[in-house]
Amino acid sequence: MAAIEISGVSKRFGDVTALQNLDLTVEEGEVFGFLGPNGAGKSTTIDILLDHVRPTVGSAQVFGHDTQAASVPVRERTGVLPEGYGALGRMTGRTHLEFALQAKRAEGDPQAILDRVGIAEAGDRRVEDYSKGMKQRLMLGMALAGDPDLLILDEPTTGLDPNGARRMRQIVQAEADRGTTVFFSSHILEQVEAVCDRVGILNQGELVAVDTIDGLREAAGATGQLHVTMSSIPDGLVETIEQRGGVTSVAVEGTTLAVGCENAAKGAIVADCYEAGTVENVETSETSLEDLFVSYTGGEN
Ligand SMILES: Nc1ncnc2c1ncn2[C@@H]1O[C@H](COP(=O)(O)OP(=O)(O)OP(=O)(O)O)[C@@H](O)[C@H]1O
Repeated sequence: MAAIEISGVSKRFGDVTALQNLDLTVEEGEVFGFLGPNGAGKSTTIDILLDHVRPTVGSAQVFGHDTQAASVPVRERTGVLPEGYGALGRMTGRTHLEFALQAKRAEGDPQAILDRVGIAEAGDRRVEDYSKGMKQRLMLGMALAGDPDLLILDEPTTGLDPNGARRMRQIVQAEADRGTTVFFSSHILEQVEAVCDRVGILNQGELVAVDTIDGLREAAGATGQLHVTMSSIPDGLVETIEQRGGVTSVAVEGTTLAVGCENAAKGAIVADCYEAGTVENVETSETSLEDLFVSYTGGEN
């Protein structure tokens, strides 16, 4: 059974179309990155999954439960880290976690959660005195309370220092390892690339791509770069490489060949170089997720 199944969802707020005929399936156990420019409709999608917002048309299911007709079982199996700090009150961090556990009707040790999210010493302080990063860590802890089967993280690294961002990644990885489905919206593309199995890119309310990151590279015809440094560049090698399929450019920089090409072509090009002369170094790089994001969303904003 899919963890998330969104079928034909459109959402209009007055004149604004936030989502347009969205179909999306996230399988159980997947770490799915949900990307898109500001205003693309990511938070609206998450709000629909949690029945905070109802679609104008279409429907959504979480673990087979309709999000409108069965919002209680959906929420019982879902841990949410929402955008912003509106979910926080004035009590201590520990009390927030106790309430989060109660809401999930789950056993659990608030101190263990405080330790896990890196605010072990702050449990008895009032949350209104927390820094932004501490609030974000606490909200992650609240999302983890009760070991949810689906973790929805809306911009989870907001306010986190590099240690906090790393801890977030490690927690996502650990949750994925225990079989949790993670639905992760973020603008920090390195984070997404590091943890996600697949990504979906939303643009102006429409899903413009869904695939693995490698799949997106292929579909976009994205090319990578290969740099081969040799003791000297043998005659005829540039021409040989230029004639290979999947090669878009070959430049000579000193004794280094810089080749723009598809990933699939790289092995043959390196073999050409080894056959023609003495190879001293090979470096390869791929189109970044940021470049893909820009190519799928137009990059005008
Ligand atoms: N309650 C609302 N009333 C009116 N318009 C809304 C409401 N909620 C969202 N919108 C509009 O719907 C569109 C999608 O907003 P949404 O918050 O889902 O985008 P987002 O992808 O989460 O953006 P961001 O990356 O900036 O958080 C925007 O044009 C927004 O102004």
